[in-house]
Amino acid sequence: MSADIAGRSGPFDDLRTLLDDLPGPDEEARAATRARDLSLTKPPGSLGRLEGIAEWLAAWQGRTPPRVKNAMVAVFAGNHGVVAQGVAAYPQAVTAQMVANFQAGGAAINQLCESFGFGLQVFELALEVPTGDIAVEPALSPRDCVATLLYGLESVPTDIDLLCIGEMGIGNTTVASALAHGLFGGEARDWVGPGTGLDEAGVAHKAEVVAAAVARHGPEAGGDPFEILRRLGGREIAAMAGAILGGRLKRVPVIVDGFVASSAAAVLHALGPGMLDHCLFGHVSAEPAHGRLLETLGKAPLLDLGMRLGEGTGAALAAAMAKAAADVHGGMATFAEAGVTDREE
Ligand SMILES: Cc1cc2ncn([C@H]3O[C@H](COP(=O)(O)O)[C@@H](O)[C@H]3O)c2cc1C
Ligand SMILES: O=C(O)c1cccnc1
Repeated sequence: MSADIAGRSGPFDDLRTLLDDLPGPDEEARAATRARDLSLTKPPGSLGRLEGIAEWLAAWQGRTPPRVKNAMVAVFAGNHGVVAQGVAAYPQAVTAQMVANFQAGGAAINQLCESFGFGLQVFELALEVPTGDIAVEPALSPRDCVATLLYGLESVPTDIDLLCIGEMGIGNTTVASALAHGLFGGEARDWVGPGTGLDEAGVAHKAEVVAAAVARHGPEAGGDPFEILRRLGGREIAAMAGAILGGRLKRVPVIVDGFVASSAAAVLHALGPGMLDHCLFGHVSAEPAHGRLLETLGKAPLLDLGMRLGEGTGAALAAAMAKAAADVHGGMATFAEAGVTDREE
């Protein structure tokens, strides 16, 4: 294990070393895609954000033209000790019941994957062993946190061309709020919301729980994003952070889902600049803190559909747009091919 800046060695050192040497974008592929875009039978810029998405896909896939033929939605599921504080509208048993529903094909994310022809993989993370209640103890041991980050990293196949990051875990909007508050400060009440349907009093109580958790763990975490993840996060959050990193290492562009998935991405953002350059944020969730979190990350969401489900549903919808961007870019004729007169220089 390598030593950190302070000269100590710690559980996250190998991961930190990995972060020092991440692959960057393929600028040649990006430039070739831009050049081809300018030759296509349309006024430059007329496909708006689709043009930038085609370039982003090319840069992070390292290929031109970019391609979305084998997209995968990964749903990571975990359970949270903090539900003991009465912060979730539904009982904890719903996490495992929804995993069974994913496996039976009955959830919203199943229908979107079916509709768009995307693969769906559900990763169930020790649901019978909820993480520690962050109000009173760290969520994860150092060993569990590192192992779960690596599990997420390794869950990314090398033969996919786009990865959507989603989650299932009753209580995880509380954990996402605690992470955002722990990473970026501000007031707890600005990072919480109703989740699956708390009323006003429920949201106020959730803010108190989040404030208490961050007050307890913040000082001990000492500003280290990995330690904040370990103390205030959860298994599916750690696995999502690992999978986002796995996408970067395996040249698979990543689309992040809503508030909860974005809180996992936020851990990487806090670790250093450019860590999320290979990520597109699929939508802005109706969970009120998501807009604030995206602003903090400097990311503009693709869609705003008033959704607040999770499961990767917002990411899958955005992936359909990304597939459209790649198909349009790859399939259109150039001015020369179609015999259409281009504008004079
Ligand atoms: C039936 C059902 C299906 C879901 N699918 C995703 N979530 C979403 O809601 C949960 C987070 O909200 P909270 O923090 O308020 O518990 C997560 O499981 C998330 O994926 C669901 C929630 C329920 C009840
Ligand atoms: O935006 C999300 O990710 C979200 C919002 C509410 C419930 N579950 C997830």
